[in-house]
Amino acid sequence: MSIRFDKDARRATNGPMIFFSDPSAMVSLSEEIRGAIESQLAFYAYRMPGDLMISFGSSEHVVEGIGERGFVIAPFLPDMPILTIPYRPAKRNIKADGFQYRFPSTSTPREEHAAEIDAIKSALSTYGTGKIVASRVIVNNGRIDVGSTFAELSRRHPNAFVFCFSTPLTGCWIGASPELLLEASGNGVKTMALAGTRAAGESGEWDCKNLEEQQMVTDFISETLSGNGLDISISPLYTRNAGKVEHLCTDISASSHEPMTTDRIQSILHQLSPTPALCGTPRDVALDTIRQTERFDRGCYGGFCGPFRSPADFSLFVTLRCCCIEMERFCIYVGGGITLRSNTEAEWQETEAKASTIRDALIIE
Ligand SMILES: C=C(O[C@@H]1C=C(C(=O)O)C=C[C@H]1O)C(=O)O
Repeated sequence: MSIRFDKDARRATNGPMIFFSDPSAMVSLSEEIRGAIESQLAFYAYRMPGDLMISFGSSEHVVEGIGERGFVIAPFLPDMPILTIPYRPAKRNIKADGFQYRFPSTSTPREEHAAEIDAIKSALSTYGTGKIVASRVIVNNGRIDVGSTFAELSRRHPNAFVFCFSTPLTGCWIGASPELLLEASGNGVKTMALAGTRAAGESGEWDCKNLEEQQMVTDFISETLSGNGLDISISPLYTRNAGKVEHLCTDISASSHEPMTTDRIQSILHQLSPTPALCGTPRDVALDTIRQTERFDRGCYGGFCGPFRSPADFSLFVTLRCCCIEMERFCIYVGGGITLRSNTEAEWQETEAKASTIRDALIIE
């Protein structure tokens, strides 16, 4: 499959190259991505939910932290550095210290996933409540056509944040995220508590397990934002489609009397990510359990990524429904919230359905 973009594709002087999905277009995103891979440049491409425009940029440099205009990438673990692929040529380059992402060697066996669920339940039984996200990896051989896969994800998931990024530190990731982590415009921010999963279009009420699980995410996000002096407002609970599955969701908006500074945003993000939608609550118990039971590195899965222009203008999404790509193989990451009410077989099926978001869109060369 080839993608054609607007012949007026342009590189802004201090921003990404923009492609429009116009059939008369002449420039191929695939070629840009291939060029960046061949030249060993860091690069990103993203398409905002509901949009037709694709932003692409590449850079020789990757800088540490949030603040500079660019594409932000944060790994799952909150103690790992956040990176930015800057829009403008950077003067410095981050050192590889602190990054040891290792591509998983094999898929998680089913018994290992079941054993993680048991370990989580026993960790949670001490509290009588809480949730922890068990994830697994699906490793496959094959050379992915990154540009065509990006176009296919965009076509299949018009309301998702479609992303692809690559740096020497993180490797190359691609996916279609249904989950906003934090978006700012002016002194206001928006986020969502997205959790609880069932097959898309299922009729009837949501069950107790899913409702409780989603409520834990809403509570955590609301408390985190309120604790940072923001006035929050929470939408009614609704069902949100994400391909073959649907989730429970509440939209949360928050405003601040004080201006949003980079330091303040950095601190909020550090407290927010990973939320219980990807990690769990209590968060320290969840992180410990995940570290002890998962025998692979989550890398960027469960972290966040997206464009950052200023502390009052950015859109960051949870990095999920994604895979990490190497030259001849790829690894899909997928997970689900485990509570004391979880059923092991149902949790496996849920991860299979979530994996289809990315699996069905992959175009192998
Ligand atoms: C963990 C994933 O998804 C998250 C977990 C969900 C759940 O447990 O029901 C639902 C949406 C996401 O917040 C994933 O897709 O890998």
